[in-house]
Amino acid sequence: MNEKTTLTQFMIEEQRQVGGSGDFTGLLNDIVTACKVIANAVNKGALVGALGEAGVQNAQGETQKKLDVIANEVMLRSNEWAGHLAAMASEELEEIYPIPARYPRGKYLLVFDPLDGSSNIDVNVSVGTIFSILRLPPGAVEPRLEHFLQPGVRQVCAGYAIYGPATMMVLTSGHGVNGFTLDREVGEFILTHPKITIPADTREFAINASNERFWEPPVKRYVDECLAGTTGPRGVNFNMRWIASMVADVHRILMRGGVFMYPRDTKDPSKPGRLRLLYEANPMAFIVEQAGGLASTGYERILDLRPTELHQRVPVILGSKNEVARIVGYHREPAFA
Ligand SMILES: O=P(O)(O)OC[C@H]1O[C@](O)(COP(=O)(O)O)[C@@H](O)[C@@H]1O
Ligand SMILES: [Mg+2]
Ligand SMILES: [Mg+2]
Repeated sequence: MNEKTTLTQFMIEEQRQVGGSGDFTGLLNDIVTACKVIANAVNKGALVGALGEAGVQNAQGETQKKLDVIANEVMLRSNEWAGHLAAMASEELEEIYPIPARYPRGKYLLVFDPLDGSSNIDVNVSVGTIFSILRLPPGAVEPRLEHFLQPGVRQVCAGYAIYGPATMMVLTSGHGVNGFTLDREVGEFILTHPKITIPADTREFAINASNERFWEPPVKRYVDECLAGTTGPRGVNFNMRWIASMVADVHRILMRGGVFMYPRDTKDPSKPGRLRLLYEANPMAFIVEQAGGLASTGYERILDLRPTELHQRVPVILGSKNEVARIVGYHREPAFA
């Protein structure tokens, strides 16, 4: 395909190659439409009264921003009517959302973080939407919570939209990763970043350093070695970035390499990590692996984890292959584990 390929053309071409009913293409199309609507709200910001807090908390006790609520509504309304889905689940909903009886039901499940990086909304820094598509297990009639608790290796597709200086959509359905940029005048996403690959080596890492005193020894060792630069065992200087929007941090890694860590720490022992497995860690791990990188908790491959809860949190270490392998290696060394 050439550089003028639209996302719609790309999806239809992929569907031709794998066959199928067109259900998946239809679903992806609805997700893309939802992301265009969210991009518009994010872009208009204060002009349409979309900034600030909504005055309510979500199921996880986090204060919702108005745009969290708007983006969640847009995702639900855009994806519930067409008959592709059996149910959805969202960061902003405590329970799963079975497709209402007034609409036909389909064979897919959709999980999403409608707006990732909420703390950045009001300060005009990039935010995004992350999603993951699963199949309803064969034989299942009424969608239930346990149907969503599939390991990440079973994802049919994962992607994110990033609402930055340009709005982009980055997707994988298991055959590599492709990036599309929204041409606002045409109203279409155009394939601008075909076959994205993450460089295996990097000199850049991303971590919220304010949590340093809570880190486990392997993570502390890795970061200390990076900070020591030419005076330490690595013998080279490293650079650090932390945007506090996972979409933006992961996007940077897809564009030029790097390591992103929100590791296990001792800050709140009831939480094994900050990020959520089903709609943050799994889709990003699928994308990163498809781009040639690695994604681990430090102890296990993220995509192999068996989810036990809808809003389960996990440690996340992902990005350039050789650096993530090094960090995982540190977790295995008895002196540092
Ligand atoms: O505020 P911190 O500790 O730096 O955490 C930032 C992380 O939290 C998140 O914002 C969590 O996502 P939500 O905004 O969807 O809750 C990630 O995007 C980001 O990597
Ligand atoms: Mg998030
Ligand atoms: Mg969110």
